[in-house]
Amino acid sequence: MGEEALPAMSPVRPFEAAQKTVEENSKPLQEVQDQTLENHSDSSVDRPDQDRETNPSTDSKEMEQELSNIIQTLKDDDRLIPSPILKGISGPDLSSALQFLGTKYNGLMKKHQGQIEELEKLRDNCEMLRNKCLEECEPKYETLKKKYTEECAERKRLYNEMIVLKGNIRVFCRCRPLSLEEISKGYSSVIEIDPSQDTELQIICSDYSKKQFKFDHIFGPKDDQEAVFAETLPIVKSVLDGYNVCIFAYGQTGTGKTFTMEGTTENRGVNYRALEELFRSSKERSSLSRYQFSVSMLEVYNEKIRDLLADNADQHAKKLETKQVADGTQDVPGLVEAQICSIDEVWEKLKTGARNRSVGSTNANELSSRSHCLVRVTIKSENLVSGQRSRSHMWLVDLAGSERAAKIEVEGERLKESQFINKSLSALGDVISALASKNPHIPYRNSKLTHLLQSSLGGDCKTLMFAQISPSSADLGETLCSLNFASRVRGVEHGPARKQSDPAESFKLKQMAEKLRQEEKESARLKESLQLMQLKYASRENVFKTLQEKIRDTEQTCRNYQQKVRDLENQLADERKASRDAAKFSKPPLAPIKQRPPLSRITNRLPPSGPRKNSTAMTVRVQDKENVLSTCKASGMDQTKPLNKARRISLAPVVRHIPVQTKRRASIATLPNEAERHQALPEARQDQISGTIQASQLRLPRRRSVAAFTLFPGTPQAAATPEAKWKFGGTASSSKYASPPPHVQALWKSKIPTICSPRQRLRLISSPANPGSLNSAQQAVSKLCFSVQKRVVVGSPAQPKHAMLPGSFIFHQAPREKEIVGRLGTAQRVLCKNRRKSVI
Ligand SMILES: Nc1ncnc2c1ncn2[C@@H]1O[C@H](COP(=O)(O)OP(=O)(O)OP(=O)(O)O)[C@@H](O)[C@H]1O
Repeated sequence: MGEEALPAMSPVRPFEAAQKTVEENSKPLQEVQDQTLENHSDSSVDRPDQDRETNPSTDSKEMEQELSNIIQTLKDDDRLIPSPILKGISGPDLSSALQFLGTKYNGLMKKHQGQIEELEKLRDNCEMLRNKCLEECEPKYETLKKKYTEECAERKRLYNEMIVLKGNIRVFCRCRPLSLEEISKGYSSVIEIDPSQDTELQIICSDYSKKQFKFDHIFGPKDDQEAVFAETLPIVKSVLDGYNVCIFAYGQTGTGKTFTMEGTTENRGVNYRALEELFRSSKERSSLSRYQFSVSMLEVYNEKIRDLLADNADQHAKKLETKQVADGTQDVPGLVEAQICSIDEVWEKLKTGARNRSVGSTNANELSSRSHCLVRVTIKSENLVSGQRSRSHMWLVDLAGSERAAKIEVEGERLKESQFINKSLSALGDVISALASKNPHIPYRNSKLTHLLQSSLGGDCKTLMFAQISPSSADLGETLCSLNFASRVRGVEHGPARKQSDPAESFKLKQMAEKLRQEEKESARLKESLQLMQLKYASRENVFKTLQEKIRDTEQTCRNYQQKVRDLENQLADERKASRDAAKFSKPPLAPIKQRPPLSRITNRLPPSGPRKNSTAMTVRVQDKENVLSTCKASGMDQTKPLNKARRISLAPVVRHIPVQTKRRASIATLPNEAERHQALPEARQDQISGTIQASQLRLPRRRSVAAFTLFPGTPQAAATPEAKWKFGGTASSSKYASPPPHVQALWKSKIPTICSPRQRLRLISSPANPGSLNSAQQAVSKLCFSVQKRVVVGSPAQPKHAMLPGSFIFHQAPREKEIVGRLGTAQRVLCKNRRKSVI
């Protein structure tokens, strides 16, 4: 602002508060201004008037002084008056100017604040709109992105299909122009190319005949590098899709192999253009995929691999070999792999490698390539959408010249080089021939070159060959050789190309597959053992079922026996009752036996039906038996012999006889008392019985008398059980009272543990066929005794539970024997008592 622009200055009171403002730097200018104006109105306007009235001259001076001080302070402080023009204003003009500026500043500030507010509003609106757009467009964007991804995949697929249809191995033929030297020498062109037919080529042979060759594309002398690369591009792009690619130039020396592959600075070759295209395409696809490029450069010279990117110092120390790595592909461990991020870096690397390459002068080419030069570009890609990773190689090969050694007239080192070159080219031809004839063995290892290119010459890669030819008539022979070779290569039918995966990924997948295989094995093993266990379980289940059935059968059998025992017990209880009744109404002894009439005559009451009838019959028989015994005794017969007689006396009649005693006093009275019975028995037997009784009486508690007959000799149980043997001593078996006949005993013994039907046993005993069979009375006695024995042995419902083994239904032997002995004693006592009574 200029000094002249300032408005007319009016005398104002000094800014007393300005000094304070200087101190309070943090206060805004507006506040300072307001404060200044306030002070001006309060003190500088009112008070001075009053002061002026009182002492005008003194006040004026003081005020001037004060004003000058303030102005000086303001001038000194650059923050308050930054403008040098304002600083130049002196006196009251300065304060007016400041006031004017302050007002203007405030206006501007207000305006500025308004603008800021408007901008804020606009910004909010923008934000709102943006959010709205995002909300609306986000799904659309996602859909479009998805569609784009799908379209890309489809493009890749179609693109690949197109390449496959064109052929995974493609052969282009390129003919260079005649060089000036050749023209000067008068050589003519032997190549005829029809511009309308870019796949056919005719060679004019020396006899003026024409030979036709067909290739995927023919480039004439006029076709430039760009045209060549335009046809190469589709195969180059396949690398980005994850396919292995090999591009090589084949031909005799000086036909333009290096020119096609490397080119010159003005005419870049396939190598440069291919890498340029890779970088360009990777940038295009950067939203979908991320790529990483690295480049290696090597040469095969005299069947040795040389790293062209390594330092010269390292060259000799290194011995590079082709080796198969984990993923099954070929690699050269120790080969320099330079990461590249731009085409400039690539060009630098290519130049470095080219400088290190082995060249030599031949008469065919001044700087002839004496080795195969290979550039390997490794592309690692990661699909950002699907996360899929892949690694692929692109080989760019400039082969050494294929001319015959004789033609170029070399010798010494050059000759050796040529031999190695031809050998490796021959190996390349063999590999291609083997591929063409679908030979199962492909001789990749016959040369370093084919071994290196193994992964890129098989059926799962895309190969492009440039067959470089010279148009000169001087090179006709070599040209025909090259064209024949190229035709052979073109005949190779490859299978569909396969996408190359990242080795790390492949390794991971292999590991997973291996793990899966192991788990499957483990699962199969477990399944087998499970089946085995199931079989075992099934067989055990069968065994268990069989056992359960057996247990059920056994239980049923047991229940049957128990029922029978209960029946017998009831029967016995009836008999006991009858016995007691008989004992109650016992009569005095009858007359002597000789004076007694037959029992049937004196009986005034018929026995009850069933058992009673038997009892009666039995009584008679017993009488007979007693008589027989007496008769035997009287006649002095050996009483130890007849076993049946002893039984008749000692056992059966007692119980069965008692119920009818009341009706047949005479016959009952003839029963021998204890002493008589003892007399009737052999002494040894008497001792045994009395001893047994005494022992049982002494040792065992009183029991029911029902079982007292169990151990009487002659009964099956008594003879067979160990109890009997114990009671009757070791001679029991030989005693006439001790045991039944041996055959019966054997039969009992075999049946004792599982007592079969009592009827059967009885039938056995009383069988007529049995020489020792009993008479009817004996049978009745035996039946009764055996019933009782069986009840005792088998058990009855009244048996204590502890007498049985739990769950097995097998009786415990010891309590059973004790009970038997106890019952024996009791029975004997009852017998004796009843007999005494009856005698009395
Ligand atoms: N298509 C072309 N257009 C123009 N000049 C070419 C063409 N092809 C080759 N030449 C020239 O021919 C000469 C020999 O080419 P180049 O060195 O590439 O042959 P080469 O096959 O690589 O030989 P060598 O096998 O001995 O290395 C070079 O000077 C090159 O510029």
